[in-house]
Amino acid sequence: MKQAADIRHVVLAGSGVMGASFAQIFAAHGYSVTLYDIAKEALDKAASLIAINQKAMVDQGALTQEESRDLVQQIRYTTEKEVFTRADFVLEAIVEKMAVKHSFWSEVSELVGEDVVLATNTSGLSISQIAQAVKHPERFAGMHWVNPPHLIPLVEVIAGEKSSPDCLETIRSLALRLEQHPVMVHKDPPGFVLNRLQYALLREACHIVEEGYASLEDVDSVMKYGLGMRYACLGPFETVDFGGIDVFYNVGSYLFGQLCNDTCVPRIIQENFEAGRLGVKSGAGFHDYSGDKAAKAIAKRDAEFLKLSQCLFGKREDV
Ligand SMILES: NC(=O)C1=CN([C@@H]2O[C@H](COP(=O)(O)OP(=O)(O)OC[C@H]3O[C@@H](n4cnc5c(N)ncnc54)[C@H](O)[C@@H]3O)[C@@H](O)[C@H]2O)C=CC1
Ligand SMILES: O=C(O)[C@@H](O)C(=O)[C@H](O)[C@@H](O)CO
Repeated sequence: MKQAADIRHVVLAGSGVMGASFAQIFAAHGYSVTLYDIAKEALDKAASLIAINQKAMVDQGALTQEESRDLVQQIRYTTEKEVFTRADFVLEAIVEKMAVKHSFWSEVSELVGEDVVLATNTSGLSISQIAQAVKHPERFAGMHWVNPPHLIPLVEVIAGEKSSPDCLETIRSLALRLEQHPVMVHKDPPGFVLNRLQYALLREACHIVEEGYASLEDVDSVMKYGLGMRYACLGPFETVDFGGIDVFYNVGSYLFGQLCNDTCVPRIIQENFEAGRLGVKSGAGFHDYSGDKAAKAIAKRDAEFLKLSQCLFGKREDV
């Protein structure tokens, strides 16, 4: 099975929000990169998203104009599946639908070399279940990044029931070579670790807004100026240690029973979804991204993440 040191040519499947960022990360670290998608227009959209990201990096001084130009030239785009026959590593970031991932992997795992490690960026679908469509499933695992992956370093390396230790180690050490922060997730419950935490919080955030406890804007502020600041430096268990386990025990004794425990998608998310308000990608979501607001919002987000990343982790050479 290929080790991280053997990987040169990476094929990234799915040129959407995540795939476009992955292309920049791998290219910035010297890999030969091909972005594959079924839709030519998706590849064209990825190229323009990469241009926005790269302009933000150059504006922030993270890259020179020449470095950015060289990086962009390393990325190729194709709708031809034949590219998988030449892959040393495949990272899949196609649509989050089990049937589509099954169809993709049953075809692609026949095309790639038998020693090629395969990874999926699924947000929370069962790795073991996706692996049912993969030839040689021992070389398949989850490699779950956080959006935007070119700025947030966490990568969950998730073991499916058949993922071999060598496969997990290849993915872990590849993440380190990409200057990411891999964490090992030993089982593949829905949502793994990050999304279980994120969606528990998101459920409560929606509940707070739906019940009229606070506005959507102020709930965002509670995260940005309160919990998010603290969680950027201390994890939940470190936070409890600093606050006092006795205090958290006492508060928890009356509060855990009061939190939202709904099992359906929150109403305000469902309403936006059904109205086609998908967020930045559609020009509107909880906030407005019409006209040039989307590009400005991405640039503002990237600038703030970059400043925070440099404060917390030092100046990263790759972004
Ligand atoms: N958007 C996010 O914040 C994050 C998403 N993810 C996961 O990453 C994956 C991709 O998510 P996004 O990039 O947001 O999706 P997206 O919708 O932006 O892009 C998906 C891309 O896959 C392409 N595609 C669909 N079916 C395909 C197929 N059979 N073969 C090749 N290409 C195909 C589409 O044309 C599209 O360009 C999903 O599994 C998602 O759950 C993981 C972490 C964060
Ligand atoms: O939040 C992230 O970037 C990841 O944890 C995800 O998987 C996605 O956000 C997903 O939850 C929905 O886009």
